[in-house]
Amino acid sequence: MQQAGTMEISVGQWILILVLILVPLLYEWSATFKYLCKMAFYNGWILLLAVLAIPICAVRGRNVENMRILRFLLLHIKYLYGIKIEVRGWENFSLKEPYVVVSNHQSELDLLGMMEILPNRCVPIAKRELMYAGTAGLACWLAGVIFINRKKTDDAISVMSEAAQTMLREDVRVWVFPEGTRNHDGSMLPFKRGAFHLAVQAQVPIIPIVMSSYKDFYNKKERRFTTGKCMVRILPKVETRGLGPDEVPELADSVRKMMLATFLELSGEPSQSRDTCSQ
Ligand SMILES: CCCCCCCCCCCCCCC(=O)SCCNC(=O)CCNC(=O)[C@H](O)C(C)(C)COP(=O)(O)OP(=O)(O)OC[C@H]1O[C@@H](n2cnc3c(N)ncnc32)[C@H](O)[C@@H]1OP(=O)(O)O
Ligand SMILES: CCCCCCCC/C=C\CCCCCCCC(=O)OC[C@@H](O)COP(=O)(O)O
Repeated sequence: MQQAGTMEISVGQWILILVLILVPLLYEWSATFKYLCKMAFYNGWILLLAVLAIPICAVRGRNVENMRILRFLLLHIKYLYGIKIEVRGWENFSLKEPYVVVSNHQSELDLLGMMEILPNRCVPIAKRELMYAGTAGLACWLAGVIFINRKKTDDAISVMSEAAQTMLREDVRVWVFPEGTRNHDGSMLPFKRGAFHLAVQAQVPIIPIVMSSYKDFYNKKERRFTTGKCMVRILPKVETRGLGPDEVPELADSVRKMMLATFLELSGEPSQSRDTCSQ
């Protein structure tokens, strides 16, 4: 029986106390644990923000204008992680017409740079799996994100051809990661050609975007994630008017060359090194 004036602590409470002591200690001592916590919070926070976004976006239904709401809700995340984003080349976004944005893809952190500069009425092309990422998937769907099935090339191509018509009909811009997957190795993968076919089919310009390497503050393999700075460059538009499907490979190669040179320059790498592409 509990005596007056004494207080018994249950097993559950002991566990809670231990967790409250151990977690901050581990967080300080182990870079890996810190990395895992930061990434878990990143995803969890986005899933939670999406809960907020869904009812607001649902008022309009599936609509590209909802992308502004997602952008607004996500813009503060860089402050939570102490990531400074420096953007140059805003003037290159001053086009009234639709265009295709192509950018390098290093990690899910690209979302921060993307939201920093996302133009109005601009939707990303995303892998279909993202649609099933719980609340984030639904928020993306409501914001008009274009989902493609990477396992079915024909399906992906027909979705992108449809996107070419939508861009012109509904004055929409499309953001594509032409590497087609995240690339953690501090370079740029060979480009897939979908984005360039899209621009040529719609006869709209391409605006290349380059985000500098995250190597100083983020490395997935080393499980390192600290504060840091990312530079984002919006490059001048590349015209596609008059080009046909036969010119797509050359177009893709020349845009990649330009982006890789900018990436290496921004990331402080020697310009002739680190091209993993054998084109
Ligand atoms: C609070 C809010 C919470 C929410 C927060 C979240 C919001 C933001 C979401 C951000 C999402 C970001 C997600 C990023 C991704 O998911 S990246 C992965 C998906 N994207 C891509 O894959 C795009 C790049 N891929 C391509 O362009 C590919 O070419 C693709 C069209 C997908 C086809 O790929 P694949 O099957 O691998 O085939 P190939 O690339 O080898 O192509 C085969 C041949 O077809 C030709 N081709 C390609 N596209 C077309 C086309 N549109 N028309 C005609 N022909 C086409 C291609 O050139 C190949 O032929 P050749 O070899 O050139 O002869
Ligand atoms: C109930 C289900 C809960 C599922 C939880 C899923 C957790 C997802 C949580 C939040 C989503 C965060 C959105 C981040 C957007 C960044 C998208 C991204 O970077 O996708 C990767 C894709 O470009 C390429 O994929 P791969 O590198 O080929 O792979």
